[in-house]
Amino acid sequence: MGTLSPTLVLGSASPRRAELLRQLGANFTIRSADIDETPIHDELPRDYVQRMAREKSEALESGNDTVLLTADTTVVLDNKSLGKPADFADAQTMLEALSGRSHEVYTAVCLRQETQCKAVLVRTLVEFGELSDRLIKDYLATDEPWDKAGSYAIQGKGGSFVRRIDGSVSNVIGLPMLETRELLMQFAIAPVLKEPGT
Ligand SMILES: Cc1cn([C@H]2C[C@H](O)[C@@H](COP(=O)(O)OP(=O)(O)OP(=O)(O)O)O2)c(=O)[nH]c1=O
Repeated sequence: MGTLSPTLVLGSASPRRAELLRQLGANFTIRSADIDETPIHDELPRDYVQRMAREKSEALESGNDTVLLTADTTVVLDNKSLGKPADFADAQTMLEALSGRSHEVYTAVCLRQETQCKAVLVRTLVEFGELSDRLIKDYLATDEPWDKAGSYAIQGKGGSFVRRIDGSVSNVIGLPMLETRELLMQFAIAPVLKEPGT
């Protein structure tokens, strides 16, 4: 095709999202948006992540030749969002609550080219085995829990907490790869299929 693809910009400070987008074979630059991530009273977690992905997008400029990708991930237990832990006690409380139970992980992805916006919401169901007090204590001594929703990293040692998973693993890490590839293609960005020089 002779037409030029728009430039992709990842609007995220998350190194995991950058890595997943790289794995898709996409060329992109990175910018990050700093927004107020406070939930609205009684806001459902699935509405919250979608609003966050959209507001991250609105906080950044996107010209006609630019496609901006933003996302937000949250862990949901008993209809409540577990975001990043504020401190040690918060992370401990989250891991104790997740122990031996199933939870959901939602990631909303938003792609925007000027005023044209497309978004997806992806849900993954994750079941944890029992986490002993000792295991939680040892895990809190690692650097994994701190900037992760729900205080664990499925891509790291936290992967050993998972008994069962139903859905996309990359969605839990912060960017659902299949749905992101499909969205990119709707904006004429076809990273995986692109031949060198085309
Ligand atoms: C549950 C889980 C979350 N996470 C990460 C994904 C997200 O980066 C983070 C949730 O925080 P987010 O607020 O979604 O993203 P972020 O603050 O890291 O980046 P930005 O807002 O700039 O886009 O938790 C993992 O890496 N592994 C996991 O297993």
